[in-house]
Order: sequence, then C-alpha cells, then structure tokens
Amino acid sequence: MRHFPNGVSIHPDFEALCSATAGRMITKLVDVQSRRGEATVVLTGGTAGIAVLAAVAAAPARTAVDWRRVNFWWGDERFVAAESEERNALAAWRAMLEPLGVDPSRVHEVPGTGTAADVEAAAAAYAADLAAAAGAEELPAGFAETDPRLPRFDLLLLGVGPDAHVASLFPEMAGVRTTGETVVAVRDAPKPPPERVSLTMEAINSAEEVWLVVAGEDKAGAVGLALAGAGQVQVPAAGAQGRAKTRWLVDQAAASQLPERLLESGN
Ligand SMILES: O=C(O)[C@H](O)[C@@H](O)[C@H](O)[C@H](O)COP(=O)(O)O
Repeated sequence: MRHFPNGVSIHPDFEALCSATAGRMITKLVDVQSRRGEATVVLTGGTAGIAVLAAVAAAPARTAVDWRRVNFWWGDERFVAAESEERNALAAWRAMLEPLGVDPSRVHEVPGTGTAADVEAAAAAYAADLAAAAGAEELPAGFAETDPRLPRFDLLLLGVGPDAHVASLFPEMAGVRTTGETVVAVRDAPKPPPERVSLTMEAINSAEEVWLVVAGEDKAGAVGLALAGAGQVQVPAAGAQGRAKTRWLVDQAAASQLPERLLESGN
C-alpha cells in the first residue's frame, strides 16, 4: 500500500482495499467509543461499500468494537420496497449488521415504498429522523457543534460512480446543487433505480471523517478529476470533504489517472 498527501492510499487490488478499509474502520470506531462511548457511522451502498462491511464482519479485530453502541445511517438509499434486493440497507444487514448483532434501534433506514407515499415523503421522514437524533444527542464537553439538524457523524463512507457521483448526488442534477437542506429527494437518477433519497453535500461534509472507497478502472477518470480539483457540480466526488479528515481509499486500477503532482511526494 502507498500513502500520499491529501489522504490518498493506493492498495494493490480490490480485496486488499476492502480488508484494509475494514481494519481502519474498526480502529476508528474503537477510538471514538473510547472517547465518547458510542459512535455514529454513515454507510454507503455499492460494490466496494458492501464488500468493506463484509470484511469488517469477518475481521478478527471486530470484537474490539461494542457493536451495540454504534449508530448507523445511510448516505443514500434507493426508494424501493424495504425487502427489495436493490436496497442498500438490506445489503448492509446481510453483510455486517446481522452477523455482528447490532442493535436494530440504532439502525436508521430511509423509509421505502411500503412506508412513505413518495420519494419526497421518504426524504422528509429521513430528515426528521436525523433531526430527532441530533436533538437527543448529548456530546461531552470539547466536541464541536455541528448542524443542529444532524447528529454528529464520526465516519461517513462513500462509493464513487464512474460519472463521479457520490451518495445519490449526480453530476449537474438538482441534488448536488441543493443547499440549506440535510436530505434531498432524487428523481430521474441516471443510475437505476431512478428514485432515491440522499444526504446533501452539506450534510455529508458535516461528518468528522469522510472516506471515499473506490475500486476499478472505470472509476479512474472520476478519481483523477476529483483529486485534480474539479468543481462539485460536474464532479460531485470533488465536493465531499470531512471536517477533520478526507481519505481516498482506492485500488491500483482506480488510481491510474491520478494527477502526477499528487504522486510525486508519496512514499
Ligand atoms: O445507492 C448507490 O448506488 C450507492 O450508494 C452509490 O453512491 C454507490 O456507492 C456508487 O454508485 C458506487 O457503486 P459501485 O461501487 O457499485 O460502483
């Protein structure tokens, strides 16, 4: 593995990327729990995002985390039936939440078609759930205040699409331009299914740490543009930044179009 400035780590292949990210995630959760008792993670769907969760569930070090004191949210969700194979939450339950025996009352899913009348209602309900959790939160002294409508996100995971979308914020679409809201309803998404609910970029960027986990040659252009400093509306991945840290965790294939200047000072 090679590390570079700007928090970029390049792993030899998909498997190494997922197991190393799982290890980092476990360490991060242990650290947060030792500081404030519980930890809050925002999950993502997508191939790498779910493979990381499976790697966490399989890692011997998983027992270092108290999984009953971890709160789970999603950066985005597909607006389909709760039991649909397309649901990001269902994939996460199978890969990690169920095997680790997490407390279901700490798992905050975006309502599906069986619960919400339409995608706007699902987005509103998710925003209300976030605000309620934020209101109930007691932070130890010394923890920075964030948006009062959002709980403190210790770690937020994102996948990146070949078009550089993150969560369900797609290039040039309304969602990526939305300000002043925490959650947005998405219609006509270019990646199926078309109806989705997503955190806004402002909500994503309220997280202490944002990790973008990206594998595959088809993502190389998106990774290269995002790290070259492209604009967020055209290249949403460029806009995702944690308050304390932004990590790009990529495999060799996804790193093949990284700007030269970024690779020069690595070790
Ligand atoms: O609901 C979704 O589809 C995801 O949350 C989405 O944002 C995903 O993370 C990227 O599209 C990358 O997905 P892949 O890793 O499968 O390419």
